[in-house]
Amino acid sequence: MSAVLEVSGLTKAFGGLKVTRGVDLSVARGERHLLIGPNGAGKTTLFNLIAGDLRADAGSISLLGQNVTGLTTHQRAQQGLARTYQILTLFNRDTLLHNVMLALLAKSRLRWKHFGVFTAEKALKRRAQEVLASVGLERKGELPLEQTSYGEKRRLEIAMALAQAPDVLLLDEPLAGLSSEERDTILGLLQSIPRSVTIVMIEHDMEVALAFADSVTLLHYGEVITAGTRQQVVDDPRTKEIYLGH
Ligand SMILES: Nc1ncnc2c1ncn2[C@@H]1O[C@H](COP(=O)(O)OP(=O)(O)OP(=O)(O)O)[C@@H](O)[C@H]1O
Repeated sequence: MSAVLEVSGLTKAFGGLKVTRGVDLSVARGERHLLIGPNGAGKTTLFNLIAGDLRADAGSISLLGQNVTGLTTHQRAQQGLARTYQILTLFNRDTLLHNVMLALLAKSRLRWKHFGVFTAEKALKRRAQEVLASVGLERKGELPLEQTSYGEKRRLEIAMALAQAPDVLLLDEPLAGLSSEERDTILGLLQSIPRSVTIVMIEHDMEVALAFADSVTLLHYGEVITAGTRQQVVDDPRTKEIYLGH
């Protein structure tokens, strides 16, 4: 399998604090790759570097064989990278449907430019309804976002990322703060994502995360301590020492 995401020698410091130290990461097409590490290990920073929200001090990132290190977040998204952002950035009093329409519009304004205003709105609405239906929220489209549960918002975040038809999807703790029932729903949703989408996930719930992952990278103080198949990393004594049992 060829790597769809390749990170090489990535380095980042905030002032004197080195939070990413020569990180290498290679993720093959269709793989479910889990990123673990204690609090402050640099997992979210690594996501920010990969997505383009932060600039690396050194190293490179390639996506589908293209070097994207110098590209903006938006350009990387157009090259096939998606990540979930906190839904809080959306409009809380507005309906779910309208929020999804706005997000679709923001992501691909050009695509809708060819349509007349009326046709564009109809097409956008149809696409937004499909997005909602893909996560079982089709009946909630007319509800204001503020009246939906936390679990429903998380589902919506994932659906909106998937609506961009990404090649690589970055998920930052998709199960955090959910009830066990909501966890099952999200996990079912994640498991239903086709293998044409490669997933890199940060998750602290090891039981669930390990059931989902094919391969794992363990970070500690910004450095890769061990990486490999799920079994290799779980069996590595450094994983127990640094992470498991914490
Ligand atoms: N913008 C910033 N400016 C300064 N320091 C930062 C910044 N962002 C992160 N850090 C620091 O970088 C280190 C790594 O943080 P990061 O959030 O990437 O870790 P993490 O592994 O995602 O942690 P957690 O599991 O707690 O989310 C921490 O020490 C954090 O305080």
